[in-house]
Amino acid sequence: MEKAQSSSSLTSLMRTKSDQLVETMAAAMAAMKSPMSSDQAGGGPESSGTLSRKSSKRLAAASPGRSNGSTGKNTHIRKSRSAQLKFDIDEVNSGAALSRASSASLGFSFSFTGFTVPADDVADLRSFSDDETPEDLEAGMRKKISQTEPTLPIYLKFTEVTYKVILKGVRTTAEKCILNGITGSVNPGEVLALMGPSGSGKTTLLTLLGGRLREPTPGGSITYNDQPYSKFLKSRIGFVTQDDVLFPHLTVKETLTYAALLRLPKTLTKQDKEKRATDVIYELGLERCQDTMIGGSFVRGVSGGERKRVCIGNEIIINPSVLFLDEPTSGLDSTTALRIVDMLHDIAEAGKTVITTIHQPSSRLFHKFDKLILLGKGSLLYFGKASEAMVYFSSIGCSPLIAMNPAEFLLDLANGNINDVSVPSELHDNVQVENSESEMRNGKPSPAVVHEYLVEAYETRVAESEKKKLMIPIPIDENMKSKVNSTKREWGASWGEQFSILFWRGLKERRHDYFSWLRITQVTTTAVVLGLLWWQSEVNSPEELQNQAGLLFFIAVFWGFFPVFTAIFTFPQERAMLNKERAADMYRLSAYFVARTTSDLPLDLLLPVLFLLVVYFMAGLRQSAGSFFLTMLTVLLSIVAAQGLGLAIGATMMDLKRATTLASVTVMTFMLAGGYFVKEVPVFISWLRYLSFNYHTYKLLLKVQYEHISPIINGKKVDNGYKEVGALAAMVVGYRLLAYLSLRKMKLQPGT
Ligand SMILES: Nc1ncnc2c1ncn2[C@@H]1O[C@H](COP(=O)(O)OP(=O)(O)OP(=O)(O)O)[C@@H](O)[C@H]1O
Repeated sequence: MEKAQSSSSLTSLMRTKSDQLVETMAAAMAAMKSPMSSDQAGGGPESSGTLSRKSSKRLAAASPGRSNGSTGKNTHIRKSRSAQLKFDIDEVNSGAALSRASSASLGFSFSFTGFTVPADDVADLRSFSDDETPEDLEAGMRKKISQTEPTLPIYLKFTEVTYKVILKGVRTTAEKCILNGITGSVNPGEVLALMGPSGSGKTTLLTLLGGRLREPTPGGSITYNDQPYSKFLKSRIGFVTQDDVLFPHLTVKETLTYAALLRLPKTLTKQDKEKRATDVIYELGLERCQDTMIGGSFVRGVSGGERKRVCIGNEIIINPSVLFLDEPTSGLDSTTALRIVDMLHDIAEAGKTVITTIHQPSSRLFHKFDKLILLGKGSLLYFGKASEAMVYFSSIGCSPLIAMNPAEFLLDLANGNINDVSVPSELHDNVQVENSESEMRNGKPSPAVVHEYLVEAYETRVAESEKKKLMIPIPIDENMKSKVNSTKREWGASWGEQFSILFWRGLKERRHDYFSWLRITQVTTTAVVLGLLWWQSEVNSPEELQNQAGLLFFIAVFWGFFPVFTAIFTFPQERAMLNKERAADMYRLSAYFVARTTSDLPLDLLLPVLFLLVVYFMAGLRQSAGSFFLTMLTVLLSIVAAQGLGLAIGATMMDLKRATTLASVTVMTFMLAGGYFVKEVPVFISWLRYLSFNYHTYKLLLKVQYEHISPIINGKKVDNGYKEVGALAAMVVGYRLLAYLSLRKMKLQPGT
C-alpha cells in the first residue's frame, strides 16, 4: 500500500503544474455538476479525507465495516488526491501572488509626482455616474486609474492573529474571542476579499490589519514589508470605513480638494494638490457631480455609489500603498457594486495592496477578487486564491447540490447551513453514531459540527504550509523595508496652513447655518419682545432702576445660555470625522481645534450685535456711544466664555444626551448664582458665583449702565470692573483648554 501511495504521489509531482490544474479543475467541475458521481468513483466526499481528528476517531470506532479491505484502496485514492490538491493550491497561491504586482510598474523609488490623466482620455471617456447602463461597463467604458507616480510597495503578512475582548457584565466578566489564529498575506497588485457571515470578525480583522485597533493588544503578528506597524504607515494606508464619513454641505470637488490640501506632502504646491483632486475626480468618474453637495439625512446630494467613490477618492488621493475598505459595496445595486470592485482592481493594478470586506458578492463580483479569506465565528475557514475556493471545498467534500453563486455557497457553509450542499458522509455518520440531539438538526449535522469540521479541515490541510510560506522573506530590498520602519510623521501642511484650510472648510460646511433664517428670526423676535416689554424704560427711581436691571440680567442669561447649547454640539457632531481624520494624521489636533472654534465666531458674534441694536434702543438704555459699545463688548466677552463652557462639556462627554443634561444643570446653577434672584447667598456656597459667567456679565452691565448714578446698584458694588473682565477672560481660555485636553485624551474609535 505504501508503495502504491508513494508511486501515486511521485506521479502527481512529475506532472506539470498546468496538467494538475486542469485535472483538478475538471474534478471540481465534475463534483459540482454531479456530486454523487464522484462518490461512486471512489473519489468523492468519502474519499476526500478524514479531516476531523475527533470525528475520525469516532468514525473508526463506530464503522468497522469501513476499515475492511476496501479501506486500503480508499485511503490510497484519498491520500493521493489530497496530496495532488494540496500541491495545486500551494502552487497557485505562491505563483499568482506577484503576477499583477510585477505587471504593474512598481517604481521602487518613493516620490510624489501626481496622477496624470491624458486630456484625450478624459474627453473621450464618458462619465461614469450611477445612471450608466451595465452595457457601458461591459463595453469597457470604465476609466482606468492611470497613475504615473510610483507607489511604495507594501507586502502585508499576518500570522496567527487573535483578538480577544473582555466583556464586563453586571456581576460577571467574560472573555470573548473575536478572532482565532488568522493567517494570510496580500501583496501589491492583489485584491484580498474578507468574507464571512455577519459577526464573523471581518471588520475586526480589517481594522487590526489597518493598524487602527491596538487595544486590547491583539495576538500573533502583523507585518508590513516584514516590519511591524509604525506611524509612518498612517500616511501610506488608506482606510475607507463602512459608514461614509463626509461633510454633507461640501461639494464633491471641495471635499477632495480639502483632502488633497491637507494630506498631500508639503513638497507639492497648492496648484499641484488641486490638480491631483481634479485628476481623482476624473479617474473616479465624478466629473458630472463634482459641483453637487455630498448631502446627508436632511440634504439631498450625490447618489450612494457616488458617495462611496468620493470616500475612496479621499483615500486614493494620497497614493496609498495599502487600501483597506470596509464593505464598499453594501447598499449599492449590483452594477454600481461591480463598478466599485472594478475600480479596486484598477487601483491594485497601479501597484497597491487592496483589502476589502465584502458581504454577499454576486458571482461576477466574486470572480474579481484575487485572494479570499473566509471567516466563520472568528476562525479561518479558507485562505487562498478566490478562484480556488470551490476546488478546495470540493476537495474536503463540500459542494453545492444545485447551481449556486460561489459566494452564496461559501457563506452558507461558513454559517453551517448545509441545505443544498453536500457534506462528507462521515459528518452524517458521526452525528448518527453519537445520536446527539445537539449535533443534529432535521437529520443533518448542526451548524456547530459543520463549523468544527471546516476549521479542522483548513488546519490540517492548508494552515501549516501557509505559515511556512509566510516565513519566506519578501522580494524587495532592505532600504524599502526599512522605510516602513520610520517613526517620523509627515504633515501635509504647516500648522498655519492647516489652520487656514480647516477654517475655510468649516466656514464652507456651515455656510448654510450662517444664513439660517430660523436663528436670525429666533434672536430678532426675542429682541423685539424684550424691547416692547421694557419699551423706553426710565431709571429715575430705585424701582425703575431695579426694573431695568432685570432686563440686563436677562441679557446676561440669554447670551450665556444660547452659546453654551450651540457649542455643545461642536465636537460630538464631528466625532466620526475627527476620528477618521486623526487616524490618518491629516492635521494637528491644535490646528483643528483653533480653526473649529474660531470658524463659528463670525455668526456667533453677528447675532448678538443684531440683538443689541434692537433691544438697546427700544428699551431706552443709557444713550451714549461709549455705553453702547461697552455693553456690546461685555455681551461678546460673555458669549465667548459661555461657548468655552459648551465646548468643554461637549468634548468631555462626547455624547449629546449626557452633554445637554450636564449643560442644563450647569447653566441653571450659574444663572441662580448670578446675583439677581438670591441676594444673600450663604457663605459656604457663595464661591459659586465666581464661576458663573452670568454673575460677572451682569455686574459689568450694571457698571456700564449705572456707574454715573450710584456706586452700589441693586445691592452690587460697582468698581472698575477689571476683576469681572479678568474672570471672563480666564473662562474664555480655561474652558477651551479643558476642551482641548479632553479631545486629546479621546480614544480613536476603530473603523470610523
Ligand atoms: N469591542 C468589542 N466588544 C465586544 N464585542 C465585540 C467588539 N468588537 C467586536 N465585537 C464582536 O465581535 C464580533 C465580530 O464583529 P465584526 O464587526 O468584526 O463582525 P463583521 O464580520 O464585520 O460583521 P458585519 O458583517 O455584521 O459587519 C461581533 O459579534 C461583535 O459584536
